[in-house]
Amino acid sequence: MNQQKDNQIKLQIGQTFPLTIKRLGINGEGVGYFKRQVVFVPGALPGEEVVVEATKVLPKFSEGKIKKIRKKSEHRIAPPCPIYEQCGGCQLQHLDYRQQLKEKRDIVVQAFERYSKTPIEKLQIKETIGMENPWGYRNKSQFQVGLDKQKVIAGLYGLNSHKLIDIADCMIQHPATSKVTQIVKTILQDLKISIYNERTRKGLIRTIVTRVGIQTGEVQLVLITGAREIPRKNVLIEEITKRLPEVKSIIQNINGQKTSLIFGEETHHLYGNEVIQETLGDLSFELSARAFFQLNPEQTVKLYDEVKKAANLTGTEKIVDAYCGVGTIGLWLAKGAAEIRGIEIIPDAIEDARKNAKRHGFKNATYAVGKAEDLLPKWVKEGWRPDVIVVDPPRTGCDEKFLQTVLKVRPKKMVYVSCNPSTLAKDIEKLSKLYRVEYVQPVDMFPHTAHVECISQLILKKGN
Ligand SMILES: C[S@@+](CC[C@H](N)C(=O)[O-])C[C@H]1O[C@@H](n2cnc3c(N)ncnc32)[C@H](O)[C@@H]1O
Repeated sequence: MNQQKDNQIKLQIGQTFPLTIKRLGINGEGVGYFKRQVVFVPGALPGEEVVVEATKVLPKFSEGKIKKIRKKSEHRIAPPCPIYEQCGGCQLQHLDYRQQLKEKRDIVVQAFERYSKTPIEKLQIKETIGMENPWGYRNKSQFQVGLDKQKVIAGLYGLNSHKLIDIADCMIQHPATSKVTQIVKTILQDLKISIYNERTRKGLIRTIVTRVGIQTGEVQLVLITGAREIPRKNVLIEEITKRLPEVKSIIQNINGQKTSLIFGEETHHLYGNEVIQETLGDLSFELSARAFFQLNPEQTVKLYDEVKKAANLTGTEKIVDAYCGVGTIGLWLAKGAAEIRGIEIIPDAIEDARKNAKRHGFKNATYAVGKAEDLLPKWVKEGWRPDVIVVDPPRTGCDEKFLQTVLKVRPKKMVYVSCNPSTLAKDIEKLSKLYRVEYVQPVDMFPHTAHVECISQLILKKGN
């Protein structure tokens, strides 16, 4: 009987129905409920009344596309980017920026409501820290290269499709990255250098990766190729450096695999320096091609200042900087701490971190290559105990073994930096038997996208 009732209310693909949008989902889509079934509608905004056509119907949720907006949100604006609708890069350009910041806070609130048993009013989720000018902020672009009627194009794959969209001037990219990509594209065309074809797995140039040190103006260009040999390599390098004097480093990375991963295992240095320089606040950093570095330097300074505030150091603390990348967070804290130990799985990043610490004369900062979940327990076993643990894990959050070690070691304080509110809320829930959440501070590292970064200060509960 119930089964029959369920079947009756089930949506059908192609069915149109009215929907009131209640909130934004984690991917920036509008979320509404049709007969108690959750429906995700890209492009719809909270408060809007829309007519939706069902495009996907699954047991736990459905997806739909907007057929008509019956009541528009007062925060809906015309997206400034001309290719916003085709390109999958941004999700929120149709929402005014002030409201984006409010909705991002709401995404964090929803994650904690879903995964944490602590009442939301006890968590103190602060207002999102935004940007004064939320455009041109990205210091790195990774554009796939393809051919469109014999013309070299470079950009991103379209929304829910495998059609490469040629992007001439991305509005969230720093102009230096766009300029380099455009000119490299022209040079590849002029020199008739072959372009990798995903289907046949033939051809050479696969991806153009460009990273700019926004403060220093130095650019690193990485050409991802499907094979090792670059015909007319010297002419190519000469053309690039003649037309783009800001390119201080050219690297080749080889990726001949059938994969969606951009980088392959083999990297060769082709021209100039192996690294570029960038500064954040009064610290300077050397960045190698494979090393993770935050993509929005202006907001990174605000993020790291918030980490410093949350760590609230006295100068005597031993600190773990887990998932440390090139060591930026630890170095931000090093002046005010007794000892910093960084952990990171990418060896090149650790090499950069060591050089960065040395250049700044921080003798109290050391770095180890390995998994945070292996090294922290090892150090604890050896008798070393941190006072503060800072974590900044990938989207998947911290490993269970790592969290269990934290609960065993019981540092007085933890600062959790997260790019995924869901895994942040889940991990904090696991830590909450010993830790109290003082506050959660969202920071907008990626305006116009659905991403939101958070810093959370966790304090060891009394009596533990
Ligand atoms: C979000 S980034 C943070 C980097 C750095 N804290 C920063 O602000 O630039 C996450 C880093 O964790 C590293 N990583 C991923 N899994 C890891 C693990 N199990 N143990 C240690 N590092 C890991 C990645 O290579 C990446 O550099």
